[in-house]
Amino acid sequence: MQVLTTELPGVLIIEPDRFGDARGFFSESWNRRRMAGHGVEIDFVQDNHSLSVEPGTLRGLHFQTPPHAQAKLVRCGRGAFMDVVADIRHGSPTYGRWLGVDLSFENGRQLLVPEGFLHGFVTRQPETEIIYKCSDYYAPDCDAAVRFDDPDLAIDWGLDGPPILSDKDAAAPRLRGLPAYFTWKG
Ligand SMILES: Cc1cn([C@H]2C[C@H](O)[C@@H](COP(=O)(O)OP(=O)(O)O[C@H]3O[C@@H](C)C(=O)[C@@H](O)[C@H]3O)O2)c(=O)[nH]c1=O
Repeated sequence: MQVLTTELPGVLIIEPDRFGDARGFFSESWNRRRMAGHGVEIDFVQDNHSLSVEPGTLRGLHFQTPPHAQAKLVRCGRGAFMDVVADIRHGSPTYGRWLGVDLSFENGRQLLVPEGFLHGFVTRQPETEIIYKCSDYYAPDCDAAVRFDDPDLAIDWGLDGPPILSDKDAAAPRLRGLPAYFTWKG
């Protein structure tokens, strides 16, 4: 397993080993003890799985506010998508910066999204499945979003045309104007 740091402190790219044989492959998609050895000690409590039928489907940018903030460990079950995180930890040296990482069934990569980050993705292939672990339960009262095309974030989603969005995401507010839910702790 490879654990790669990124330019956003706390965001990690994880490349689990795949053991291939005549049947296909085997891979450990989460190993708490091994990740603790890389400084990641998270008690995940909920696993989510979603299917996006059309390429160009965009979900995000989402987060849950405290006291139900979530860290997430994201991977692709089928197809391919670009996973995006954006730092909204006030006082962070990388506040407002975003990162996009290609996750696919083929590359088997995972992205660790810490608390204090917006999260979203855009699918690149039809019938794309995303599977992710969450460190807190779904809390509808704490469910929050920022518009995917917020000019202050200026995320390059690599889209040719308008994405397919939920009504909720199409109406999401800009980052500026939101309370400072998260502060950088160094
Ligand atoms: C997120 C979530 C949704 N739901 C329900 C609420 C709603 O009826 C339906 C669809 O919800 P949404 O439209 O919010 O689903 P979706 O747009 O896929 O939301 C997800 O997007 C990605 C980017 C994330 O990071 C996730 O944390 C989550 O916010 O599922 C749950 O029951 N549990 C959950 O944990």
